[in-house]
Amino acid sequence: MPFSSERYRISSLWAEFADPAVEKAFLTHMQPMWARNLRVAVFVWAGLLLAFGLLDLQALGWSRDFFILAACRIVQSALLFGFAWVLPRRPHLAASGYAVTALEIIGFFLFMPIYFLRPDIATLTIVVLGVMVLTMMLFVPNRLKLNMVAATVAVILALTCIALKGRGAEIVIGAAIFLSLPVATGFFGTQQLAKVQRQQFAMFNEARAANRELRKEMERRKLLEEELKRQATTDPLTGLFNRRQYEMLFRRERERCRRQGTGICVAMADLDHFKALNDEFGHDAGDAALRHVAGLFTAKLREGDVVGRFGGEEFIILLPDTDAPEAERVIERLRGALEANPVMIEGQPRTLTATFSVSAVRAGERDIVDTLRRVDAGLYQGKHAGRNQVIAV
Ligand SMILES: Nc1nc2c(ncn2[C@@H]2O[C@H](COP(=O)(O)OP(=O)(O)OP(=O)(O)O)[C@@H](O)[C@H]2O)c(=O)[nH]1
Repeated sequence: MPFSSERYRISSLWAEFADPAVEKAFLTHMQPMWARNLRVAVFVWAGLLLAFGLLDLQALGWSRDFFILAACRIVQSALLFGFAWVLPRRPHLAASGYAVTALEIIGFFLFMPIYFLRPDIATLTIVVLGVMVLTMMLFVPNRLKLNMVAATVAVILALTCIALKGRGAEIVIGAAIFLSLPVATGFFGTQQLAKVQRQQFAMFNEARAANRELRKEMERRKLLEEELKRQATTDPLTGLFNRRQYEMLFRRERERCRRQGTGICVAMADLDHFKALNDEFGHDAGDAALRHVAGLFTAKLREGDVVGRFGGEEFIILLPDTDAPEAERVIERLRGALEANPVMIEGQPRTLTATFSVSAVRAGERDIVDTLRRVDAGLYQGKHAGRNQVIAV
């Protein structure tokens, strides 16, 4: 299956990733599974070696030749058991492939005496070697290149032994042709397997990367959504609730206070002579003053109170669970706090004052507009009465 990314290109001959870093990642990924499979293969291999020793005994009896062959088998089995013991501790040996290739080559060397000591089964020996090569290539997890090295050594050793044994060139060529069959089958089988394994790895990685991207995109959208929500509900300059959100909050808090039988008050604050400040110091200084007021109001009020910007230099304050006298005290305290905390403009403290109007929400008033009409009238009254004061209406 072709992959979109060049990163996962697999070389057609040796069936390895063209990018060494990807190949390394693949080997690391396969390491645990290969280590487990290799361990099973090694145990089977060692077991079979010992079991075949019984056939030697049957054919040779307790002879010198039998002991030579048995010694070879025991040495090889010991090496294999040792490797099986080491493998769980060093699983990278399975992925790199060099250790297992070395073991295979040692195995083929130790197999050599059989060509000389069991001439009675010379043909069978070649067939067994063919089967060994094929099973080694297909069932012992290894990289194709290294598999081919081990298989080539096996064939060369076998042909050398046959030649040394004095068989004719015809026999040697026949054996070579016969052995090339399992080698070729093993090569193409392993090649296909290696490609499929790598394609699966690439698909797995691409799916994982796509998932990661998707998760990132979802997070980005969530943040965007939150930002949009925030922008829709708050005033960008001060971060306070905007008018629309405020009306919704008013309805919710009003209903809650009604159910709990507590009072709820609404106040408005209108900065005094704000136009003069804007005109004298500029719009940016005016914005800084608005932010200063917003921060101060938020800091000075209780957590349950809600401050909003009503527009321009007007603020609105919702005081849930508060009756009218208490609200008046709170707003008076706020007025004093504003006066006592000047805003810094061009490095100079500049006192800000505001006119406030506060009123308890009345039983029939379901909408904030009804209450605000009264509060607004109070503001007007306060401005005319000289500003910087609280009017309770
Ligand atoms: N910097 C700044 N100025 C604003 C903003 N919104 C409204 N204003 C200004 O606030 C000023 C309000 O002026 P007025 O309504 O005349 O009120 P005032 O000067 O405070 O006078 P009084 O309320 O009668 O004391 C205007 O100059 C507006 O341009 C804003 O977001 N930033």
